[in-house]
Amino acid sequence: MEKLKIVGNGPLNGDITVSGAKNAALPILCASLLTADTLRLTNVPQLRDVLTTQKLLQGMGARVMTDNVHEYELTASDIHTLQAPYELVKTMRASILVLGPTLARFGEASVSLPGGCAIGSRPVDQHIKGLAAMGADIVIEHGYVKARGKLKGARVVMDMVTVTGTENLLMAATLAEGVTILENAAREPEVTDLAECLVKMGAKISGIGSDRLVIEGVERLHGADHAVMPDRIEAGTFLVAAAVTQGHVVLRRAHAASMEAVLDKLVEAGCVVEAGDDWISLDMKRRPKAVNVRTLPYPAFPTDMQAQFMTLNALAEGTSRVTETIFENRFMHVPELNRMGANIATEGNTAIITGVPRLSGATVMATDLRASASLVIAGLVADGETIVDRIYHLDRGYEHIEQKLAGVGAQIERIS
Ligand SMILES: CC(=O)N[C@H]1[C@@H](OP(=O)(O)OP(=O)(O)OC[C@H]2O[C@@H](n3ccc(=O)[nH]c3=O)[C@H](O)[C@@H]2O)O[C@H](CO)[C@@H](O)[C@@H]1O
Ligand SMILES: C=C(OP(=O)(O)O)C(=O)O
Repeated sequence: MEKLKIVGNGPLNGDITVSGAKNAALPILCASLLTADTLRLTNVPQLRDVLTTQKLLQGMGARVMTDNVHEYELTASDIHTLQAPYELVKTMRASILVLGPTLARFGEASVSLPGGCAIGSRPVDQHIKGLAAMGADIVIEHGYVKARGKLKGARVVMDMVTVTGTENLLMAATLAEGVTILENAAREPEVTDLAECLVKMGAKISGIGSDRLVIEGVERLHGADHAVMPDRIEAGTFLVAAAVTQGHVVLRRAHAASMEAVLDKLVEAGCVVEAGDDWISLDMKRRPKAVNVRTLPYPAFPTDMQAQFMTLNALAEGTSRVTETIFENRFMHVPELNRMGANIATEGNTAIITGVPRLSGATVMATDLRASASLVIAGLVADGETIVDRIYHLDRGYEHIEQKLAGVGAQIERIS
């Protein structure tokens, strides 16, 4: 099983190019199911989850061409199966995103229930509630969500903000008969990126970027060309790495407007942050100041940056509180950071962090995608060598992370 070997090597300095956003690419790849025409995508990140989605779509009969690893052409003209199997779905929760488009276009869909994952149970009741409100007959049997019926527009009030729940219903509504209103919709930039791609495909959507999406169903959608937005979480991860190593990095193809809450927290920690239309620079010449963090839906601080800021606070001057309000089990990086000398205590969904001046390298285990990132960041500043095990978690959401970090001075390599 592959590991990362990291040796603390001082400040990061240089430019990093940010890849396309995993959480935009995945729903947009699934949107190809909504038409028999070709959807042409650029800036698709080279990730395990993208490969898994590609296999899922190909297993359904879609033709997927990727001459260049970042460019995809998807044509769902010969779909022969309306089922998403467990062996793929269990490795990637976003597989649930084939449910809405498949049901909307073909009147039938069967998707394995993803099951829980490291960070929580992650139910899909809101996806089901919304599709049922749109007229689908839905049964859950043998671990599958089986849906059938011609969808009709409906008003759906989501019980909580759900990103993929909003995306599933948004895609389904584009081909439903009549008007659908999604209240309490997720406002994450990745939802907006999906909506903008759907509009290019002929969908009629208003309220994009707000928590109230209004979709007027159309007969059919057509092909389009779309560039996936930059990954704000990958960008934030690299900025935290630069901050804790007291370095200076410039992120290229980064979109500051989609990550204001994160940038504000980095400034509060003592970083000098500047940004243009497609770049962000961070300069840090001191030990970070401790910052309190509370994860909430966009535009507030994103849960996908919580683990990375736990590492920043572990090394900061002062004591801080990190409260995780989105997922019930997203502190699995804490015991691993404490094994490296951090001083973090958890009480329910809140962690109390007392910053320490140094961490010591250790062999640590990745448990989920962003926990892995927090351990890599810790290894960049720890004394001695850190081995991060089970990095298949990391490869789900970071494209060539060791190459990008080595390119700005990190001593990091992939070993078996
Ligand atoms: C592929 C993708 O885009 N993944 C992101 C997406 O995950 P995902 O869409 O799975 O997360 P949700 O936004 O749906 O989850 C938010 C909260 O709502 C709960 N919930 C959700 C749906 C539902 O039907 N019932 C329910 O109770 C979840 O358990 C969780 O507590 O948003 C999360 C929150 O921003 C991010 O951390 C993930 O990176
Ligand atoms: C939780 C995440 O992704 P997923 O929903 O694909 O597990 C993430 O990107 O941090």
